Amino acid sequence: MGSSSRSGGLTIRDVGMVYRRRDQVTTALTGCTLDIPEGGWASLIGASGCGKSTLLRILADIVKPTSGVALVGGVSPAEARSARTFALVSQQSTMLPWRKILANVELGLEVAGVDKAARRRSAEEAIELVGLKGFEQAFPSELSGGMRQRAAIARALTLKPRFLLMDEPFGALDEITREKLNFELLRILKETSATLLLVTHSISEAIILSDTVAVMSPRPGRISHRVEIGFGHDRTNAMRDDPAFGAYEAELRHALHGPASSARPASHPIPAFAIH
Ligand SMILES: Nc1ncnc2c1ncn2[C@@H]1O[C@H](COP(=O)(O)OP(=O)(O)OP(=O)(O)O)[C@@H](O)[C@H]1O
Repeated sequence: MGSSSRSGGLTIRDVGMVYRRRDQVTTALTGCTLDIPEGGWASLIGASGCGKSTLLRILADIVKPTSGVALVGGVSPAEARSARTFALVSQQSTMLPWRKILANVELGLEVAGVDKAARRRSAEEAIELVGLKGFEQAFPSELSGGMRQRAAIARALTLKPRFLLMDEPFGALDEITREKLNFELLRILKETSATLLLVTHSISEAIILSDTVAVMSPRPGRISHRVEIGFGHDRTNAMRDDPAFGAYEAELRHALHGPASSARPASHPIPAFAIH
């Protein structure tokens, strides 16, 4: 894990966000504070609509917070965006259907104006890193959903980002593919030393991929709990069998749903986390 936030990790300090659309005002976030040291891995989990994507979009310079400070590597999201220090991968990361995988992976560098030979080299490297070697000349429609997500991750990696901001990147995938990609992502994080901030609805995915899981409470969203995952960075599938894994799961369930969650009778109301 990286050193302190002095070295320029992700900083979210007292961030608030109010969306105004015509006569509708939505307070999406209030007083959110979170520090992720450089090289650290963190996840945001919480009920649907609690503001997880908003927080990520603030860091990715897609929206500006209405109060507070967000820093990426010690600078504002806008400066980080110009310096290309972060990459964003979402559930619907789009692949242009008429371009082959190699050309899709090159896209980020093409937009950034990098010359053809250099972007080809970076794209080939990234494709190898995500395990898609041999599929460079395939069209997106010829790949599985999991392979397309790997291609989206490869495209993000060509930018050699210090920060990977991921919004439900594996949300549309089946459990087996998802778990496989979780461990591939861990390998990539170790190889690239990138800092991760992941939005996920899966408690187990959050534990597998994080040093810190931040739990958000809804309306307006704020960070209500922080659970440190003490597995270090050498992780294998065996971590799931570690009794500590089950203890983290219980702690996070408790933080999300309250004390009665693990033994809730069927007649009890559905917890807010499950309401869409
Ligand atoms: N562009 C927008 N304009 C107005 N309101 C918005 C906008 N984006 C999000 N919101 C509102 O802000 C709140 C937080 O939304 P956000 O997408 O950040 O939540 P989330 O936790 O990521 O949800 P989910 O888990 O369902 O993806 C919601 O009430 C949502 O309706």
